[in-house]
Order: sequence, then C-alpha cells, then structure tokens
Amino acid sequence: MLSLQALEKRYADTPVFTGVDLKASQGEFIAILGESGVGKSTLLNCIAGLDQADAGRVVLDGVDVFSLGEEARARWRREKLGFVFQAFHVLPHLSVAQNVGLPLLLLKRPDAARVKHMLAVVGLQGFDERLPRTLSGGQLQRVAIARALVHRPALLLADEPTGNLDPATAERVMTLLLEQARAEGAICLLVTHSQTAAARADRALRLTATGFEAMHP
Ligand SMILES: Nc1ncnc2c1ncn2[C@@H]1O[C@H](COP(=O)(O)OP(=O)(O)OP(=O)(O)O)[C@@H](O)[C@H]1O
Repeated sequence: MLSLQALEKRYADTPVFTGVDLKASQGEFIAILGESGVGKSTLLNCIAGLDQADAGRVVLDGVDVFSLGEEARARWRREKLGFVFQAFHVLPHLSVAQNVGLPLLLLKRPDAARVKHMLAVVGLQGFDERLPRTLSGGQLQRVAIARALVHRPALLLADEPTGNLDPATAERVMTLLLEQARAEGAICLLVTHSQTAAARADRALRLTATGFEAMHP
C-alpha cells in the first residue's frame, strides 16, 4: 500500500504543488497526467526521496519514507523502488544482462536465472551479451523495464517511458509495462501525456497545483 498525505513542494517562494493525497494498493496501475511544468516529475522525485518535499508524508508498506536517514533511504530505494525514464538511462558500457542484473547486484543478491527470466518476459532472450548501442529505442526501453522489475519492487515509478518511441513501439512497450508491473504485483505510477496510455491504467489522475483530480474511473 502506498499513501501520499498532503505532499507539498516549493522552489524558494514558488509553490509547485500542495495537497497531494493518494492511496494505492498492490498491483494498481495509476496514470498521472497534467500540464507541462505542473510538477509531475518533481512529484515522482519527492516520492522516491530524491527530492525533498516541503511538507506531507509518503508511506510505503508501513514505512514513512521521510523519517528515514539518508543511508536507510538509499537502501529503501534500492530495495523497494524501480524506475523507468523517457531517456532509458541504460548504462552504455554494460551488457544487456549486466544492466538488467544491476539492481540485484547492488542488493548483493545476484541471480542469473531471474535476469534470464526478465529478459525472456520482455522478449529479449538471446540479447544477454549485446551492448546497448546495438539496440533500438524500443529494445532499450524493454531492457529498462526488465531492470526496473528484476528485484520485485513494491513501487514502480515511470516518467514518460514511451515519450521517445514511435506510436506502434510505444503501444507495445506500454502493454509490456502494464502486464509486467501487474505480474510482479508492483504499484505503478506512470507519468504520461498520452491519453491512450492513461485510458489503459486502472485510474487516471490529473496533477494540479492543489493536488490530484480524478479523470477515470
Ligand atoms: N531545481 C529547480 N529549481 C527551481 N524550479 C524548478 C527546479 N526543478 C523544477 N523546477 C520547476 O518546477 C516545476 C515542475 O517541474 P517538473 O519537471 O516536475 O514538471 P512536469 O509536470 O514533469 O513537466 P513536463 O510535463 O514538461 O515534463 C517547473 O515549473 C520547473 O520549472
């Protein structure tokens, strides 16, 4: 269970958002839309504890994230969160399998069989030794999805993951993200400008300066 309670963020005297509340259950897929600059990426960063919220709480599976010290928060992030970004953020000098296995390595739980499984579910079996520069954008994003879920995170944060892809590839990547987040039982918060992607989520919310507005259901 993820709970956001009265989250608030400002830069100097300029408020970005206030009053962000949300409750999400295991396996729920939630799309977050909103005008450019309203603070969607900032909100994901605040939830991940990468950016400091000015007020409010983030509670994931009973853990109050802002009460953790820096080291404990970094450990929590490695263990409980997965990330997918628009720009892939795949490490160029590591092979595909090394990229996917990185979260497990950082948790000191290397697991070659799990890496192989994740490569298979994203349709990249046999790509283990390939370097990222030999992959297409859609393939790179599938590597990123496999990496984001390999350690079975409780929460997947996806920031415009299909923003750099052509519509057909975007559609396939979105399907994969939905299916795999659900298969792994992760809560997924998906920031997107795509109404098509939002329509496929369990819920769609619009972020405004004063919190979330429900779009559907
Ligand atoms: N370090 C910073 N200092 C000051 N203002 C910032 C900083 N980082 C972000 N902002 C501002 O905070 C606001 C929210 O930015 P954010 O990138 O979260 O928006 P967004 O909704 O994700 O936008 P987009 O849809 O265009 O990606 C913007 O007005 C931005 O200029």
